[in-house]
Amino acid sequence: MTVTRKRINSRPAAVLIGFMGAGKSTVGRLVAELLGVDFVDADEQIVHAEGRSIPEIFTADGVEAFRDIERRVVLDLLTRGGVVSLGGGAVMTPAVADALAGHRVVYLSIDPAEGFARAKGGDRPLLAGDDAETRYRELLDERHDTYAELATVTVDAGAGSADEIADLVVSALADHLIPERNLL
Ligand SMILES: Nc1ncnc2c1ncn2[C@@H]1O[C@H](COP(=O)(O)OP(=O)(O)O)[C@@H](O)[C@H]1O
Ligand SMILES: O=C(O)C1=C[C@@H](OP(=O)(O)O)[C@@H](O)[C@H](O)C1
Ligand SMILES: [Mg+2]
Repeated sequence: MTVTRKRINSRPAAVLIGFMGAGKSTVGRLVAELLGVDFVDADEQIVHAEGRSIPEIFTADGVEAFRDIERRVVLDLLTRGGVVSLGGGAVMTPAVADALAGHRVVYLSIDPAEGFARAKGGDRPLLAGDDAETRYRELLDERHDTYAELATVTVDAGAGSADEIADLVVSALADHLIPERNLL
């Protein structure tokens, strides 16, 4: 029994990826509640570990330093259980993308208009300043293929309320798990 428990706890039930505003942090928490497991948001872990906000880290140390911290935090979270939501740019770090192999990766996709409407006005340093919507669209274009390639399942995060998207995620994970179960 001990061996079984250790195996189950050695990776997350699901890892949520996708662009800013898709709802990873919000929906990830709801998915964890539905599954009855812990929830961890990578950005919250970074803030906790650093004792600084994300904008403070970007301003003081720059984006590369943020990515270094993020890589360390995410690689650690991938060795634990629960549902894990990543920040939108984490998968652009090659070591993070590589480490996602073999995990249940849920891509919350979002169209740019809806995603920007959700993300604007928050504390995301990459969307600070003028012309945030253009930057949002350009970055989403740059990243979309990476999200899609890494995904085990993709869920349209614009298709309903956060609770409805969480239900869709759990259904998509269940569909994905049925073939896994048949292999046992
Ligand atoms: N399905 C949804 N419908 C409407 N608003 C949503 C939905 N999912 C998330 N939101 C809202 O969008 C904003 C961004 O959500 P958040 O979870 O922070 O996204 P992410 O972590 O992907 O950047 C929040 O205000 C959140 O309440
Ligand atoms: O896309 C990005 O590069 C970022 C996304 C943010 O997280 P969310 O995707 O949860 O907004 C946060 O990690 C940081 O502002 C950088
Ligand atoms: Mg988030």
